[in-house]
Amino acid sequence: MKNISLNIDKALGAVTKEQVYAQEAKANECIATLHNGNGAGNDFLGWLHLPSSITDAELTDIENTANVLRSKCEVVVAIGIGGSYLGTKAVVEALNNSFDWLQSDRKNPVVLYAGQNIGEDYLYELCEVLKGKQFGLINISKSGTTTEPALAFRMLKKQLEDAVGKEEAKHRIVAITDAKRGALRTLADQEGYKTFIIPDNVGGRFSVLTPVGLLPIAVAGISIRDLVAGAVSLEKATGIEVPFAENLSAIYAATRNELYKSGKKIEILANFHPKLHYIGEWWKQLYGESEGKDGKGIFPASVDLTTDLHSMGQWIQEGERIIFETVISVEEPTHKVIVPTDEANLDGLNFLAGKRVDDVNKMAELGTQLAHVDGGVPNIKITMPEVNAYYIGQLFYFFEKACGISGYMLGVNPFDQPGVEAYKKNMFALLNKPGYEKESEAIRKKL
Ligand SMILES: O=P(O)(O)OC[C@H]1O[C@H](O)[C@H](O)[C@@H](O)[C@@H]1O
Repeated sequence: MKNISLNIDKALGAVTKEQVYAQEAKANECIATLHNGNGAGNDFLGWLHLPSSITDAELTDIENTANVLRSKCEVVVAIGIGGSYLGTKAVVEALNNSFDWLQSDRKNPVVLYAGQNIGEDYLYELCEVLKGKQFGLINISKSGTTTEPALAFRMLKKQLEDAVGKEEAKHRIVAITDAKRGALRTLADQEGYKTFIIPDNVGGRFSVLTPVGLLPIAVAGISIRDLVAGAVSLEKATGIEVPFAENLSAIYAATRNELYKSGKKIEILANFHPKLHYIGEWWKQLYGESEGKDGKGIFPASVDLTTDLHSMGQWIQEGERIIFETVISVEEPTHKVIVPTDEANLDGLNFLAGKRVDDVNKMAELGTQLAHVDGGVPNIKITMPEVNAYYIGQLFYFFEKACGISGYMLGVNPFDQPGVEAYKKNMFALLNKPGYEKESEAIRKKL
């Protein structure tokens, strides 16, 4: 098996290699703080050795539960938001057929999502589409109290019970939540659902390799063993004993922090492989919630290329020079498509005939990198040999480890997210939630 790799050569210019490598001692200190568990947020370090500590029995339990849902359901709705949703969606979108819902000879249930928004039309249309279908629910919430998924579950649970009866519904609902706390724990225990636990010391955005991600990913028919194996290999490759120069996560963390200090306030994660769109969404939560605090932090953005070169390309090339780009480059696509010859050649594309579509894409990628670097956008490149579960597992752990190191280098607690509560407090006050009387009164004065 190959490994994902990192190349910072084209990021050098705004910062020098010496500047990045001068961060070696600091990075090593941050790695030691993570491994010794003596830094800020040290009660949320469960992700650090998570891949290597997942047991065969745990994977089998998840696979068996997935198989029950797979045998009973055409559609499984994964209910969750943030870290309880993005990792699953990233893997399923990357590995499923791009036109999955149109495939007639299906081997796997369709995985749909709910509770990741409060869109009334979204919920209406979801409930409509589920009518007459055999469906199941995986309700995922670390805290067990998040409004969006709770609201969606309330509706979908009722619909499922009305369709198949309360008893059968119990066999089609799985809850993934805290071991003891939260409304979802109480509900699951009372109803007698099969449950999986999200460890206390694993925060939502680091939870993709717990049952939070593993169960719905297994339901989609994707090998969770390969995903975990990939993560295990990167856990080893970024371990405390690995020298700085060989530790991808440390180099990435040091480079992005040096770029930040040089005035590059926005990092754009780019892909040239449309199926990686949600890897970008997952990454944005990981870095946004981990670093955006205390008035600091790189703003994580993402683009799909070449698609967005026709919309955001102008800004990236010539807008304010406060950005750098991190490109996820896929070495080898899964399929081969050759550009055909056309006798009339009215589109003038015969010069491409006989080439693979990926040859064109790769030259677009290289041309973009050179243009952006020329335009003052430093470029970090992460290469994935191919898009499969193993390399996605590597990518997840690579980014998680780098995020922990990077947050400590920045001087923040990378494992909390106090700012997320502000909107919730206002929303509850505006909705007159019991217990929010004072806040309701105060907020009305601002309207
Ligand atoms: O899994 P839950 O507890 O429902 O949380 C879901 C998400 O929402 C919260 O507000 C946090 O900001 C996220 O870090 C979390 O992933």
